[in-house]
Amino acid sequence: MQQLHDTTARNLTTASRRSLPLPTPALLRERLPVDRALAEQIDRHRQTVRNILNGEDNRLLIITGPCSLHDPKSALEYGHRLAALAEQLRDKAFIVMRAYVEKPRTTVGWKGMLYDPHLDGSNDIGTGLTVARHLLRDLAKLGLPLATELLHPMAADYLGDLLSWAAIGARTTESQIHREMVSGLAMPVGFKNGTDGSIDIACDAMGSASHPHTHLGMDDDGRNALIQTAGNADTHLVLRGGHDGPNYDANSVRQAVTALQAKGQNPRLIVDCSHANSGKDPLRQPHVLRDLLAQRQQQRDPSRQHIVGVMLESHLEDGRQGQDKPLAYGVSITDGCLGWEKTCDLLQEI
Ligand SMILES: O=C[C@H](O)[C@H](O)COP(=O)(O)O
Ligand SMILES: C=C(OP(=O)(O)O)C(=O)O
Repeated sequence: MQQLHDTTARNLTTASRRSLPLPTPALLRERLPVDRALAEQIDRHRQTVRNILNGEDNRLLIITGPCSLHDPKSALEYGHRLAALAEQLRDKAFIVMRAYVEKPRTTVGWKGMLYDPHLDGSNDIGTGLTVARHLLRDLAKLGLPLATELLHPMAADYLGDLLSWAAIGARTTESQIHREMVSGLAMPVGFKNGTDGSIDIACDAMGSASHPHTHLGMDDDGRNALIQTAGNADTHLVLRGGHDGPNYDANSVRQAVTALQAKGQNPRLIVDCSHANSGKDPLRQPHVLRDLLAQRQQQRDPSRQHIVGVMLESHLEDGRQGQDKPLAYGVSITDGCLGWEKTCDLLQEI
C-alpha cells in the first residue's frame, strides 16, 4: 500500500517529463578522443588568449564565425578558409573560430546543432552530441582555436576539452549555475553584458567565477556528483550592446573600463560587433569594427590597450535563411551574418 502511494505520488510529480539515456561524457570522449598533439595545440591556444587578455601579447583577438553551426560541410568550408586567413594575419591578429552548437533563445526557436541536429524538431540530442563533438574536433584539427557559448552546464562536460575560449551569454550571465561552471573551466571565459545593456551583472559574474565553488553536477561517468572548483582567473567582459542601443563607442568602452578598474577586475575586454551593437543588422558589423580599430589606434601604448578582442558573426554568405524557403548553403540559420568576402576584406584592413 505504501509502495503504491509512493509510486502514485512520483507519477504525479513527474508527469510532465520523460527521460531517455544519453552517452556519458567519458564514453563520448572515448569514441571521439583528442590525441596528445591536439590537446597540446588547444593548451597553447588557450595560453595565447590568456596572454592577449593580460596585455602580454598585443595582437588583436578576433572571434569570428557563424552565429550557429548547423551543417558540418559549410562549417568546415568556412574553417578551411579561416585557417588560411589566420595564417596570413598571424602577426597582427589571433583568430579564433566561433563554433556555436547551442543557441539561447529569447522565447522559443531552434536551439542549435547539439539539441536538434536534424533541424526538424526531432531533438535527437544523442546524435547532436556526437555530431557537435565530431565537427568541433575536425575544426580544431585544421589548427583553429575554437570558441563557443556554453549554455547548458552539462555541454561543457562533453565539449569543453575542444575549446580555447567560451562565452556566457547575455541571457545567462546572471545565473549562479553558470558562474559555478565557469569557476571550474580550464579556458578563458567572457561574460557578456546583460540584454538590458548593464555591465554590473557581468562584473559580478567575473567576481563570482574567479572564486572556488562547490556545486551539484555530473562526473565523467554520468553520475550525480558534488563538484568542487578552483576558480577561473581568466574571466573578462564582453560588450554586446543592450535594449537601449550599442555600447561599442569610445564613451561606453571608457565607462566599462572605469567600472572594471574600480572593482579591481581585468579592464581588458572584448567587443561583439554583432547583436545589439549592430542593431542585429549583420552588414553594420564592419562599421562597428572600424570604430573599434580607430579607438585602438588612439592608444599608442599597447600595454594600455583596453579593447583586446572583437567578435564577428560571419558565414560563407551574407544574411540569414529566408522564411519557408529550402535551406541555402553557407547561410546562417539563426542571426544574420556577414558573408565571407566582406569578412575577408574587413579583416585584411587590420
Ligand atoms: O545570437 C543569436 C540570437 O541573438 C540569440 O540566440 C537570440 O535569438 P532569438 O532572440 O531569435 O531567440
Ligand atoms: C546569443 C549570442 O549572444 P548574446 O548572448 O550576446 O545575445 C551569441 O553570440 O550567439
